[in-house]
Amino acid sequence: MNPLAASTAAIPPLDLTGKGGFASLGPAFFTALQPTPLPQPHWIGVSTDVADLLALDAGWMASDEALQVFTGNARLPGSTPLASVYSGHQFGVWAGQLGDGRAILLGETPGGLEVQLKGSGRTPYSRMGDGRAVLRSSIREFLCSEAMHALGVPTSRALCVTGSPAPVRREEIESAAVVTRVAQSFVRFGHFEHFAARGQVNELRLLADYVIDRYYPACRSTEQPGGNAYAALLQAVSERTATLMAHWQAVGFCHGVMNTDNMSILGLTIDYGPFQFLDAFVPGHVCNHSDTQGRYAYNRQPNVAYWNLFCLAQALLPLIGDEEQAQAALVSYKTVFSDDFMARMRAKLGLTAQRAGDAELIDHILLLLAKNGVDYTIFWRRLSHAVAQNDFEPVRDLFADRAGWDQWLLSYSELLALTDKAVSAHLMLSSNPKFVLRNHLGEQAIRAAKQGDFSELQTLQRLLQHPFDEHPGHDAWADFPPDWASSIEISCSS
Ligand SMILES: Nc1ncnc2c1ncn2[C@@H]1O[C@H](COP(=O)(O)OP(=O)(O)OP(=O)(O)O)[C@@H](O)[C@H]1O
Ligand SMILES: [Mg+2]
Repeated sequence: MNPLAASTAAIPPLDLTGKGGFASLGPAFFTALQPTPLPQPHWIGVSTDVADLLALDAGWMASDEALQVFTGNARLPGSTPLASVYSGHQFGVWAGQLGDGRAILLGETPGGLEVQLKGSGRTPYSRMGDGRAVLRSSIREFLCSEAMHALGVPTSRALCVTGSPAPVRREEIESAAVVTRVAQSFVRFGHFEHFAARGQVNELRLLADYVIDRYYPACRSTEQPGGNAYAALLQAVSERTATLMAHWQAVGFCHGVMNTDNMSILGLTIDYGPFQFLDAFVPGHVCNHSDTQGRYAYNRQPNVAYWNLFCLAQALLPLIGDEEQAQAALVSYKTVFSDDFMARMRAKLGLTAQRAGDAELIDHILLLLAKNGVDYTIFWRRLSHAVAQNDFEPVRDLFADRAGWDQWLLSYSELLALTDKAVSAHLMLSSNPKFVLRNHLGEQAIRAAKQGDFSELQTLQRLLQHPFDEHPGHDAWADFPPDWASSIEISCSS
């Protein structure tokens, strides 16, 4: 027998034997179970970047075994699949127990990455749901996770999507799909709220200690607020969340369902449902058709995140022990958000230093963009080229209110004159993406994929992987949305 062959066979293709991960918390936190198989699976999309991150062999990734594993039809050696329990506030109202109703954690790599299937069948937390995800929403989650990563926004990643002809009932009959997601942790605010609501303080402490030890070890330092590690945790989560909000607002991303069960304890973007990148800059834009009150409108996101942090603070209160300390932990949210947002906007404007007048300039341009209904992504990209080429006419063309634009350009030019043009242009072209996952682009990829044509999905994936590059010949993907784009209705149904 060839000894080499024997040793390679012993190495699992995806090593999920990581120890001390979520499964080590014990049965109060999850139910161990297997995914429910789906018939006749096929590949929809794969991210080679994430495959590399997981050190997956390209040959294995292309194999039928991988297809079966990531559809939930075959077991990986060493994996201990589980669905976790959490609760949460949905649309501002306490919703009680939720949990992974259609997500199953396969396990964790020795490097500390959790690998999770979404859409892999019912769990004890499915409530009325079928445990499935449809092809349309799975493609959106897959593409957007990777697009956000390429934009530099903290996010869960997506390794792949597989599809199956199995019918899934939504407004109409659709087909099933499974997304394989990857993150350091899928723990949500809602996990803490769950144990707090039940008065299970021991479990609450176990969870908080687990999160601190693994992800926020600096919170153990006595320098932290009042020497209270749990208050320090709250502050650290609050600041990461503030940074995430600054990213979202600057890039024009609407999440759509900012329920506390969709808020990551690591400040990652998780749960890509009815999200949308803004087309025209409409500050009050609501991307989720089910959000009739506009609770999660684009311009409300930073405040909603703050509200959600109050829910987390409430949940951590039994551990923090003192209401004042809990409140103090949230104080830095506003300055972290606004400092980070301003820094991002300055970079979008090519301003390399902080100067008096920045804030006014930024407020003013956002007001003009809103008044003129200017396309958000196109504006920033054109402005970047305008600075590079010293020709602002193509930007001016975007505004009905030419006088308003001219006036703004005057003040902008004064600040720009203080910087090196080449440096500004470079900064702008690497801060203002040419390509974002607009709704209509996702829709086109989905329509083609439903017909078995994955070329559009692959093109889009390639462009979104390098959103700051020019990609000659692909200007159509960076163009204004077609008229029909505004009629796309994305709801919670997924
Ligand atoms: N089809 C379904 N079957 C079972 N449970 C579901 C289904 N759709 C949603 N849920 C559950 O309803 C709750 C809220 O759903 P939400 O849309 O926020 O999450 P999700 O998209 O399913 O998953 P995630 O947050 O993990 O990305 C969660 O507990 C979720 O597991
Ligand atoms: Mg969710």
